[in-house]
Amino acid sequence: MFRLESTSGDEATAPPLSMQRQLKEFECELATVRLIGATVGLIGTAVWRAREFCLVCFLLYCPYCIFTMNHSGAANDQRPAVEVTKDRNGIGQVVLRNPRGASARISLHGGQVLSWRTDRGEELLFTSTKAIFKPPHAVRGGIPICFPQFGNRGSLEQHGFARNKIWVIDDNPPPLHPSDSLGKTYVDLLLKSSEEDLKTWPHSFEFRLRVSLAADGYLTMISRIRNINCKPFSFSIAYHTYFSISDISEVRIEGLETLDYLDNLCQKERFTEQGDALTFESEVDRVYLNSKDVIAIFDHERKRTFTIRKEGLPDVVVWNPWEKKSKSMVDFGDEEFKQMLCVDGAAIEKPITLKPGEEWTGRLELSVVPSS
Ligand SMILES: O=P(O)(O)OC[C@H]1O[C@@H](O)[C@H](O)[C@@H](O)[C@@H]1O
Repeated sequence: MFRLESTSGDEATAPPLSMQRQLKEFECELATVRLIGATVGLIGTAVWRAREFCLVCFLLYCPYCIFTMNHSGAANDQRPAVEVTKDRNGIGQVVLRNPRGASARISLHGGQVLSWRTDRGEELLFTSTKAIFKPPHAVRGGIPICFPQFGNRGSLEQHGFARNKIWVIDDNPPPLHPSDSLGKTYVDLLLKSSEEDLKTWPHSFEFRLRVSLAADGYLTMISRIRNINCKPFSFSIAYHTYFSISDISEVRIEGLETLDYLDNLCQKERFTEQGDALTFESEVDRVYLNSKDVIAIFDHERKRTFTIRKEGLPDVVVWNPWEKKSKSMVDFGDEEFKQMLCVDGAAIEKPITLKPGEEWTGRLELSVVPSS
């Protein structure tokens, strides 16, 4: 404590100089102490507030994390929506992820979709455990693209060459309708005829493929094929989709009733489908003609239904190799015919003809819903 001491009555009203100095020094010290006190106080308050803020954030964020972890495999998933990687053979792959955690993986080999998963991580496409991942073999599974020929209906290799070629990512494709991009994760691929292709199929083309994954997990494939030559050409196309199913004896297809089909097991003879829905008890290899644009595959055991919506693709291929043929395929397990069913949106019976400069567009949309 500072005490004011006086030596005389006069001096009491006018403090001596030394005292005035002391007073000034005291005031200075007091100001410094106040300043330090205020600074410490401010820092303390800031730290306290920050602690409170962190606590509030933590309390709000925790339930959010738990909620999103339960409803989406993508919680805290910082991976990009479109990721370009390489497979073990050095071939480019594109992984698409939607915000809820559904995904699709597309190989540049064949422009082939190899995987399509729900937001719960369930794989919806079949791939054989014996699949060969080395080009030029197309992988046994996923969605190989048959182009420009389907099967052996022409002079080219089985199902055409597109599934065996290395496609490129098309960074600057001609625009599609905005609804094909909005809210979707997608990649554009391109295949052009090579010198080698021109020897067997002398037609210059550009095949643009967009594969997209919507917010609801729908997988869409849009093909645009353009004739960039000076003479017309014709082609066939099929999205050879290997659906993953619980058991072939537990599934049925609806939407093909009463349609005519060409039976590949009877020299492509034409028959008419009689049953209400298509079920399976032996090998099936058919091309259904002029089908509706929506067909469904019901999987009773797995309690889910695939829906196939298509545009520009009048035909539907249905294929299951069953027991005997399975054993003859090197890249397919003997019993795997039970877990797969190929149902392809296709244009086969009437090949598509493009004049010079013309472009054809075909679209396939796949979705899956739980069913009873
Ligand atoms: O063994 P690949 O060439 O992939 O073809 C598989 C099957 O594909 C189907 O679409 C054909 O109709 C079948 O005849 C063929 O066996």
